[in-house]
Parts: sequence; structure tokens; C-alpha cells
Amino acid sequence: MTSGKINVTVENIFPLIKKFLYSDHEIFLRELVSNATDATLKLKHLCSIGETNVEFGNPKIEVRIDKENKKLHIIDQGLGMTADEVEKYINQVAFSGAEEFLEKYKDSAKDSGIIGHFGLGFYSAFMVADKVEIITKSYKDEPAVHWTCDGSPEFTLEKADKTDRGTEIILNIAEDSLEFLEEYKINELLTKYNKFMPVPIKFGTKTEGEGDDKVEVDNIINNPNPAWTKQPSELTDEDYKKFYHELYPMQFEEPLFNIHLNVDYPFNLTGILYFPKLSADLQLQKDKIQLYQNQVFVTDNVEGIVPEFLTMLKGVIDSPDIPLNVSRSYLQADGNVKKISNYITRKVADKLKSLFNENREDFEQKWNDIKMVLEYGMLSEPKFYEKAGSFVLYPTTDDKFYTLEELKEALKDKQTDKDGKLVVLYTSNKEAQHSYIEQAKAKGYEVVLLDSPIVSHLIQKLEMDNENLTFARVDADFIDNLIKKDDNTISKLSEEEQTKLKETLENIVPKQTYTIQTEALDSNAAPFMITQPEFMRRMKEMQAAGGGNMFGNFPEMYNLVVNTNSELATSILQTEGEKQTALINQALDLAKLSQGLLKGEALTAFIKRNFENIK
Ligand SMILES: Nc1ncnc2c1ncn2[C@@H]1O[C@H](COP(=O)(O)OP(=O)(O)OP(=O)(O)O)[C@@H](O)[C@H]1O
Repeated sequence: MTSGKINVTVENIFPLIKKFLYSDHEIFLRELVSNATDATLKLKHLCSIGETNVEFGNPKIEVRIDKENKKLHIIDQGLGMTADEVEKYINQVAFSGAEEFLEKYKDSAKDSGIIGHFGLGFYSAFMVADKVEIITKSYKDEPAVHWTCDGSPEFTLEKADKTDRGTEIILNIAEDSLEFLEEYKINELLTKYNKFMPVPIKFGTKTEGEGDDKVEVDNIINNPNPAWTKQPSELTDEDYKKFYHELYPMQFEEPLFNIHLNVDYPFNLTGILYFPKLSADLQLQKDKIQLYQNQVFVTDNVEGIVPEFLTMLKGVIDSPDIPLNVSRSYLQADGNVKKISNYITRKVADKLKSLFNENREDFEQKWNDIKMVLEYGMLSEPKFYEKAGSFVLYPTTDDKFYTLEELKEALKDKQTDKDGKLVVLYTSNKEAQHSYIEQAKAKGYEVVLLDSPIVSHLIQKLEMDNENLTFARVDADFIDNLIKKDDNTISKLSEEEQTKLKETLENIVPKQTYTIQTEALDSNAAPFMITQPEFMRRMKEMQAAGGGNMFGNFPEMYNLVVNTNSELATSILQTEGEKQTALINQALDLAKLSQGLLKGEALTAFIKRNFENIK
């Protein structure tokens, strides 16, 4: 037996490690299972290149709880270590690695979410154990050894009688970490971090079969060959769906479609992204994209790696090239990471384009579920915006779907105004703006349905980038004003009568909310109509959807368009006093009702009054 002192300058790094990584101390298991996996894969490699003649077989990793003795065992059948290698890799490499890591990242540790996930390797065992043992036998013909260390830099190394190849790590679990002797806890950790690791991991046994055929078999907790490690050509639609549910066992919805990522230059990255049906409440989307490094789960916080607009997607990304033991701000500035993010953006755009080209009808059907992600992408990623023109759709209220170019083409004859501007009429709510939509349709115009919360930002951008294109919501003004043509309608009322009408109305209609706008419209168009100017409403919406407060707080202001050619206009002029006031108030209430503005007390009074009238 030999004993010695590990050569570290930090006198006792274990308390430090423990404190430093306290919140994340459960990662020890992932680190140890990763080491076991590495040892197994290294041996596989040596066998495959003919470096050794040992039988590789079907090695697995076993995690075993010994509750009685308060021990947790992690056993592998990998390449093992000789006494010299323990000396070198454990006493020197791992220790100095841990020390170096601590020195380097002590200060940046606070602001990072990812830090602590990788880099401490073997020594993370001391976060939960007060004594760690290694019993290991190398694949080389050398005796097994038993290393023990109790958390001080002192260790012992003696011969062991282990005869089979591989390494057994024994953690003598500390009193404050006894939860790691609970089966449910270990099961939870293995499922979280090791579910897709490349070597089978056994945790206990389970019964399979029925009746007399019942057999005890190993309980393998992982799928060593997850879908993303395969070639797209090997996978069917069903396989992709199956994997989705494997990834999110609590998710019962089917994904809409998937994007298989596969790149090996200039960085390595594989993965599968899924477009989910977005639930209206985005807060409820708790299944997130998971980041793996060589099939080891790292985090489901992919901010910085995946462009923000795609964080609403689901799936996995696996890349050995994402630096993990660095702070988040560094990650965002890292050139490789930016490349990865750009690659993902491009790949998603290409996939959307091919889905659109291959089966447009299907794409149109899915539009409602994906539009939010795409519209957000157009606003936030210039690279995505460039490509989006060929597949982003503008549905009409009659369920036609146009791309922007198609839309321009379809509308140009009827909806170009006298100044040569193409006016796209849109609605944000088919039901609420029904009467306005009908008026537009009566003119032979098409109305586009744009109902996402960020739509005002989007159309603002489209207007900026497309000369002579303007968007107007159907209720922004009366229809002839939205698309101004040269033809003049003649007013039945004289100038004088019009002025009088306006004055009368201004005396009764609340000024702070409504600006009276008299217009000579078609005699059977609505006599009173409430509109809200496009610019004002859009700025308000942009503010609400996030975009600063640069215009101050807008009050609720509307226009009251009064049709001077309507019979009601004449009636108002011909009556006086109470009767006139009643007429105006009734008409105003109807206009408010049609715009969804009649609420609360005013609505109650309106209903009561009208019941009285029909008695
Ligand atoms: N189960 C094992 N079988 C064989 N060798 C092992 C095993 N566990 C650890 N080692 C050796 O000990 C070394 C140090 O392990 P440690 O986990 O500290 O660092 P690492 O795995 O090299 O890197 P990382 O810090 O990313 O985990 C490994 O590189 C490996 O050579």
C-alpha cells in the first residue's frame, strides 16, 4: 500500500467545490456516468483499431445503491486504469484540473447558468461524498488497484482483487446528501441527464412478461441510440414522432413537423427541432429545447445558442463545440456560438421553404400554428427576414393564402389608391370588425387577417422595406378614405347644413374621445361609424407589444364618421331639443356597439332604453 499527498496549492479544495457548486451538486452523477461512458467508448475505439485483443462484448454501466452502508456505486466495463494511471489521471490531472477550474472561474461563476455543468469531472463526487473509492482494473494485464481519498488531499493506493476489467467508483455518501441513496432521486437524475447516453445504463432490475413467462431483466434507463444520432434517411415520420414523445413523455400533442440538423463543418452539431402547436398561453410551454454534449444532457436553457425566436420550438441540439464551462456573456460573444445560431436560423428557413414548396396546402393548414414564430423571426433576425419572403403567408378573411408578392399582384388592380400606393386592408379580428370587413368586401376589396400580437411591428417593417405599400386596418377610417380614389361623392347637404350638423353633434358627443368627421358617403352606408386612425392605433399596439414608450401614453381617441347622405343626418337636422339628443345618443351607442366599445354601465343603460322602446 502506498499513501501520499496530492500536490495542490489550494489546501483543501473540497469544501470549496462543495460551496461553489452547491446549487448544482446533483451533477456529480452525470459526471461519473460520463467518465464511465468515456472509458467504455475509449476501449471500443482501441478494439476497433486493433490496439488490443480484449473482448469488447456488450459492456454496460451500472448504478447501484447500497442504502445500508450508505454507498453509491458506479461500475463500468471500460478500459480501467493501472496504478500509474490512477496516479497520473486522478491524483494529478483531475486534481489540478479541478483546481485550475476553480481558480479560473471563481469570479465569473455568479452570472452564469451553465457554469458548473462541466469541467470538474471526477472531483464533483466530493460534493456528495465524504470518502471516495476507486477500484479499477485496466484492460492491460496489470493488477487491480484500490484508491481511497477522504476529502483531504491525502490518499491511499493499494492492490485490489478485482478480476474483471473496468472501474468501480464507490461514493460514501455524506450525511447531508443522503437523498442520493433514494431510488427515486437517482432515477430522476439518470432520466434527466443520462437518458440518451451512448452506453446502456443499468439501474436495478424490472419484471417483464406475463404469468409464467415473467422474467427479471436489467432495468436499462437510457436509449443509447437516440434519433438525432441517426441519418435522416434512416428515420420515418413515425420515428420522429416517437422520439418527440420519448423526449417529452408528458406531452400528448403531436408536433407539426421537424427539422433534422446535421453539420460537421465548421463546427459539429446534430439535433432535431420540432415545431409544436403553440398554445395561446406561451407561458405554459414548459418543454424546452434541450442541449446535449455528446449525448449528455447539459441544460434546457439554450438562450444565446438558439436564436431567440426559435426558443419556442422543442427538440434537442447536440454539439461538442459549444463551450460550456464559461459564463453566459462570454457565450453570447463567442464566434462559434454565433455561427451555430446563424446555422440554425438558415436551416429552419430552408426547411420551411421546402415544406412550402412540397405541399403548400398542408403548409397553409399549419400556418396558424407557426405564424407567431415566423413573424417574430422576421422581426428579430435579419437573416431569417431575407428568406422569409418566399414562405411567409398573408391569409385573407376568405381563407386564401398569399405570399407578399402574390398579395401585391392580386390587389394591385383594385386596391391601388390615387397616389399609386397599394393599400393592404387587414383585420385583427374577423368577428369584432365584421361590419368594417363587409364594407370593404362590398367594394370588391380583399381583407387580410393579421392577428398576432406583434403584427403592428411587422407591418411597420414591411412598409419600410416595400415602396408604395401601406397597411390599413379596416376600421381605421371609412372605406373610401382608406383607399382614396379620384371619384367624388356629392353631398346631399349644403355646406351650411353640414356645418350645422357638425356643430350640433359636437355639442352632444364627448369631445375628449371623439372627433367628428362628416363625410358624404353612399346613402345606404352606416350613418355613424367609429374609426381609429391607423397610425395612432399602431403606435399604441407597438407600445403594448414592447417597443418603448417613445410617443408617450396615447389617450383612447376615435373618429366619429358621420354620413351626411344618410337619412339619419337629415333627421338630426330636422329635430331639436331632447328628441335630437336622444337620436344622436342612440346612433352613437349603435356605432360604439359595432366597434365593441359599448360596455358596462353604458351598455346596461342602452339595453334598458331599447327594451323600453319596444314595449
Ligand atoms: N471510469 C473511469 N475509467 C477510466 N478512467 C477514468 C474513469 N474516470 C476517470 N478516469 C480518468 O480520470 C481522468 C480525469 O477525470 P475527470 O472526470 O476529472 O476529467 P475528464 O473526464 O478528463 O474531463 P471533464 O472535466 O470534462 O470531466 C479522465 O480523463 C480519465 O483518464
